[in-house]
Amino acid sequence: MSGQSLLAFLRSGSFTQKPHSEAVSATIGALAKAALEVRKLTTQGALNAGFAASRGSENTDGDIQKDLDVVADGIFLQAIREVPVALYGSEENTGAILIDPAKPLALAIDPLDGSSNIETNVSIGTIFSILPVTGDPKSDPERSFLQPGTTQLAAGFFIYGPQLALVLSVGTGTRIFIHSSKFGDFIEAYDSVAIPNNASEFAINVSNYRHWEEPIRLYVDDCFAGSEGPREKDFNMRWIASLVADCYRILIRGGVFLYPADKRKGYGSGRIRLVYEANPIAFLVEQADGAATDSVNRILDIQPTSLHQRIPLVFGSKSKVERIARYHVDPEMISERSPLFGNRGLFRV
Ligand SMILES: O=P(O)(O)OC[C@H]1O[C@](O)(COP(=O)(O)O)[C@@H](O)[C@@H]1O
Ligand SMILES: [Mg+2]
Ligand SMILES: [Mg+2]
Repeated sequence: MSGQSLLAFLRSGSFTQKPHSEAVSATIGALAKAALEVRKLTTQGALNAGFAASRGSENTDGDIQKDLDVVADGIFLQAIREVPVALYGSEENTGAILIDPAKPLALAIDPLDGSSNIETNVSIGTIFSILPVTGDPKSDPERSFLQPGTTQLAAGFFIYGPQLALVLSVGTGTRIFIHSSKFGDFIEAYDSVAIPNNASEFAINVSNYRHWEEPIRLYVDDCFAGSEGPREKDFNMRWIASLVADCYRILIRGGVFLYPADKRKGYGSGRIRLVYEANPIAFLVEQADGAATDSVNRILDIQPTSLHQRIPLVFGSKSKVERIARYHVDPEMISERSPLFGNRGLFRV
């Protein structure tokens, strides 16, 4: 822990040598100010009239919009009008919004992640990805968002939890800044997050079990079987249904998150959006020694085809993410869980 402020970090040598560093720095600063405003609204909870209410309207993905989804979107859009951002691509708007074609950056954002949890007082957040503008932002505003995640200049999320924290990477490790009311700023609490490899927690919405493909079922079956199965150890399960909260836990404690494709209508590519959810999370996780895939392929290498594209997402401790990929591609993984490994199997005696 270095204890430096966010501002000091954004001005430090490890950051200023990056491309567009001044513009990226100003953008992160503006997002941090806006997050403080959103934080104020989230702390009011049900005291905030209309706050948890559903608007009855749907966003681009068919999710019911909550009042706070839309209010948060407005706060972030307003905040970045003051900084060098040309394009704003948000979960809450159909297309990319052109702000100023002369500016160098494109901001992809999930203004409020986990919003189905608002009224239950569970941690929610804001996920963002900062990309360089490509092509002509006037004639093709979406193009800048259709770059693989490897091109991200910075990525992060704010989490409105017991602590207000910013998890941030500019490509030199993953850092966590916690907002200190004493100092009136975000202060670095972890300067180099490293996801532990030996955790025994997995996070998945098991209510979808019957809709999953075989490899995911087998992986979860093996976790359920615990010390009596091929893994020969017991596992613990967590599912917060708030990507930022599940990700924060994995960054600190290790484990794995899965939102796979499933057979429900509209879930053929899972639920998580590639451009403003999976890509920034994958960037943070890789920079913290973890891995992130679409079950098999590296998320950051995937070529997006649309702003709101969904993608299956698996991320966390590297060895676990690799293991899940093997359940998809390696027939030996299936034989490994044969009855030979069961209670009375050869390998248990
Ligand atoms: O309700 P489900 O299907 O378990 O999905 C939960 C997932 O959906 C999300 O809430 C999607 O994000 P939004 O709230 O921004 O739509 C993730 O945060 C979370 O991991
Ligand atoms: Mg989300
Ligand atoms: Mg959202």
